[in-house]
Amino acid sequence: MTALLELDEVELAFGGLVAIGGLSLRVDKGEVLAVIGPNGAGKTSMLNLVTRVFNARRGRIRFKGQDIAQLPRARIAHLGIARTFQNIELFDAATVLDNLLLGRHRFGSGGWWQQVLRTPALTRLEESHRAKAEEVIEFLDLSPWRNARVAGLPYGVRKVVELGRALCAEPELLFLDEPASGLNPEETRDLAFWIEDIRTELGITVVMIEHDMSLVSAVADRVICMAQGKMLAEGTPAEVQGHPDVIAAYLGT
Ligand SMILES: Nc1ncnc2c1ncn2[C@@H]1O[C@H](COP(=O)(O)OP(=O)(O)OP(=O)(O)O)[C@@H](O)[C@H]1O
Repeated sequence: MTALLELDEVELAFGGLVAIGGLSLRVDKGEVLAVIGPNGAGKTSMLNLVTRVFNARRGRIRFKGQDIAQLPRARIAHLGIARTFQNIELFDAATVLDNLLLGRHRFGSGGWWQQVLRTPALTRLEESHRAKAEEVIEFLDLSPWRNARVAGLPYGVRKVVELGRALCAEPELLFLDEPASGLNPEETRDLAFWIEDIRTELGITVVMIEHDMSLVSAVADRVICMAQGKMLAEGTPAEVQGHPDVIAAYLGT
């Protein structure tokens, strides 16, 4: 297996609070990795470290062998890393299609001169953005909502739109932060199929922070359990779920 992402002895602190202490992990190309753990374990902080929302106090973060721990945040999408958020972050006043097109920003929107002159190159670029957005609409069954404003959509559909925006960025590595939270069982089952298709059809590696063990068991190849900023256990969904330290962490003992 080739490592796509590697964290090596990474540490993150907020003042005196050590949110992540000496965490090492690797994400292999082509896998679906689930990260579980009780509230406050440091799961979202780990994702925010990789996407450069937070600065690591110590340690190395490598993506495809390149150290990214000091890169500007804006460079992360360009490298091929995309994410969704625990609390959906979309432009409510814009349509589904326009939100998806925002996911294309890493591929550019032409220079100002192209915008003024409406050059053929700009037209081709806009057409390619539109084609990818339409492909994602098709892939995620979003066509009934293509031109609807996001503000009026049911919660479950908004979550799918956010997933769609991340896919429009054509990432190699996709982080999903609690993708099943707030979804009903049917929506969660659909999500499981999409995650499987994202891996097999689109060839995207997925890291999913999730509490819903039915989803984790359905899609994850490997599970990591974090607690108090450290890795507690690693293995298959069944192994990790049955691990005595994991059970103790969830029971707070
Ligand atoms: N911006 C911040 N400022 C200060 N402390 C923070 C910040 N973000 C997270 N923390 C703290 O870091 C620790 C880890 O939080 P984090 O959100 O990463 O946990 P989590 O495992 O994602 O939890 P949950 O499952 O509840 O989302 C917690 O103690 C949290 O209060």
